[in-house]
Amino acid sequence: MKTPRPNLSDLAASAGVPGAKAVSAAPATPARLLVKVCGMRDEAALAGVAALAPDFLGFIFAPKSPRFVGDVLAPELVQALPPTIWKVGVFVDETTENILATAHRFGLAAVQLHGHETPAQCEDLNEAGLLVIKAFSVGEAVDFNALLPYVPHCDYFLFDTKGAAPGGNGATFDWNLLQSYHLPVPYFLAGGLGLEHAAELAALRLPGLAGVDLNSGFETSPGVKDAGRLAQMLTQLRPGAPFI
Ligand SMILES: O=C(O)c1ccccc1N[C@@H]1O[C@H](COP(=O)(O)O)[C@@H](O)[C@H]1O
Repeated sequence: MKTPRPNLSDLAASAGVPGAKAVSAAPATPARLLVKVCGMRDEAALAGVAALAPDFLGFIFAPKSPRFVGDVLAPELVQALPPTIWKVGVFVDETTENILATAHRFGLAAVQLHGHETPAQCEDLNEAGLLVIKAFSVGEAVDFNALLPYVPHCDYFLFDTKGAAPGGNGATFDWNLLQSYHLPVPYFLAGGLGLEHAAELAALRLPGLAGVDLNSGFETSPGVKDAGRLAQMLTQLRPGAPFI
């Protein structure tokens, strides 16, 4: 899943280095957006959501989250999910040692880092064989050049709405801010996405946009996903997909 990266002079140019020709290295939006369903915690819903064949399923290992997996889900249940689904552990300012131990225990192939993790930590986790998704909070403005040190060490970025909690705030941000994205790392759009956004998301074309992250907008209570509503969303995002 590693993305081919442009050379450093291209990156310098996109970062606005004087004398360098400005280019956008951002990949185009694919015809079919990747879908990540996050915050799985409820054993009863797990099989139903997995049957919808999301590309990624996220499990939150941040103790302060109402979606914290803790001891609620048996690691074996996560390990037994179809290998076609990327299993993602979501962490907030956790040590590399603890992340690796949790990834091993639950059979996670990917991590989503939702705190103040450094490029060096992303590198260590990537070198350990994990797919790395680094999340960034978006407020009223965004400086994509500040993300340059992360570029070589992340497979995806994820842009989420800035809020009181590190994630799962259930609020959208102004997606137009992503029009000026110029980096080579593809990203997930996150933050308050719900069924009401389905048509807009299906038609959305933004530089670098690779997928969407569905979380609190598809719950009956925190961590309890509504497989019916998710099925409706996926039907609109993936017209003609085999599961419907
Ligand atoms: O959902 C949580 O509780 C959470 C806690 C800590 C870090 C990340 C978390 N969720 C991620 O937040 C975004 C947006 O979620 P929402 O749609 O606004 O509910 C998403 O990427 C989740 O993976």
